[in-house]
Amino acid sequence: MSPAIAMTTDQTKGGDHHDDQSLYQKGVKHLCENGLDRVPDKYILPAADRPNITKQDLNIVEDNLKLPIIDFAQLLGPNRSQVLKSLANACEHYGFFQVINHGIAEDIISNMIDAGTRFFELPFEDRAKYMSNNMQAPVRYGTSYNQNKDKVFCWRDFLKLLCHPLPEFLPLWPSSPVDFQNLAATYSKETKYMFLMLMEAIIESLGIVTTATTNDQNKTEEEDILKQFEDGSQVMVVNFYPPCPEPDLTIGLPPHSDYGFLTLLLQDEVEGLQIQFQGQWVTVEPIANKFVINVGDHLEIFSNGKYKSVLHRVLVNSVKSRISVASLHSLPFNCMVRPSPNLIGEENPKRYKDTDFGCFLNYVSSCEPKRKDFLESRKLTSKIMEKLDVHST
Ligand SMILES: O=C(O)CCC(=O)C(=O)O
Ligand SMILES: [Fe+2]
Repeated sequence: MSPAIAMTTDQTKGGDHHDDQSLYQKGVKHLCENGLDRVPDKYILPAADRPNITKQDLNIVEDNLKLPIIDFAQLLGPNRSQVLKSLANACEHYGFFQVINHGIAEDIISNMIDAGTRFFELPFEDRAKYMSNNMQAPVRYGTSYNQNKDKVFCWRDFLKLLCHPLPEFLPLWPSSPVDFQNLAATYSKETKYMFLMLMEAIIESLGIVTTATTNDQNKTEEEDILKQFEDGSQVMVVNFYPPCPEPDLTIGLPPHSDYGFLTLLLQDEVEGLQIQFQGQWVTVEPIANKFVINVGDHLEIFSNGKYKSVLHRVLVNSVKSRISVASLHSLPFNCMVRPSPNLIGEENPKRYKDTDFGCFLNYVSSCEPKRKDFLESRKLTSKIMEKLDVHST
């Protein structure tokens, strides 16, 4: 009997046995490969955490959200200041926006989705070569959110690729499908360029530096951070959500915020992404060839809380698989992220502790990551802020 069928039989007895636990570690795609008509206990969320139950209980209307739209091409033209205002508004009030006219050719985008899809279509043994428990592995195939810690697994498999420096990591990326490395490398370079352009604009939108700024120290800070971004970390995550026999019992990705400065997200045409907006979960409509960008925890810290990283989650459905490619960007892994000195003042005390990527990794490896817990752990309480004030005077 195949493992998946054995699991289904155990399921009818209501138990998840040891063998099943190792089966779950192999991912949802593998679990479903021989057919599955019930969701195993391992993936069943407590009733209060189920996306649709919450919706019914809270009487939330199913709503699609039109995200603010940023016209990338206009950032480079005479309307830049107008676009910067829209960008500031989007980062402050939504934490998410959509980018149009980004200049990334449609075939680069569709090739990336296609290459990701073909990777997940490979036989399990080919994908399994990249399985690793090491959170810092340059290439990692895995499942759930944090499969080493999650009590309940979520309905997602992923392929995580470190992208910077590309010449070092590219040869380690999957060599099958044969064109995967090439297509994913092209895509990662294009998204890196978009990230750099967007960060330059976002830093300007925070008022950190404008052409009119005369303070040399401010200028140094802006130039400095943009330079650091060029050499910054980039992690690409290809997410794969197989169809789920009982989608209301589980979730593709639980509510979380992303750790970096910005995430550039590409989704296929299947709905699933929801963001928290004005206290409600709203669905982000996928639009072909457009990017969804979200503010990450590091930008929240850097902006001293002006721009907020936003909780988002992914729902699954019973009919279609879904694929998305998230490109997460930040400073180099060994750099400190701290509130910009330009955004700290008497009226606006420093609100976050300095942090680095190592500190984030320690955090996620030591506990079951939830919601915005990591960022919460970096917040300075008013008591600490008082102390800092005393020391700095
Ligand atoms: O699949 C999606 O739409 C979102 C993925 C996501 O939130 C992530 O990879 O952090
Ligand atoms: Fe995310």
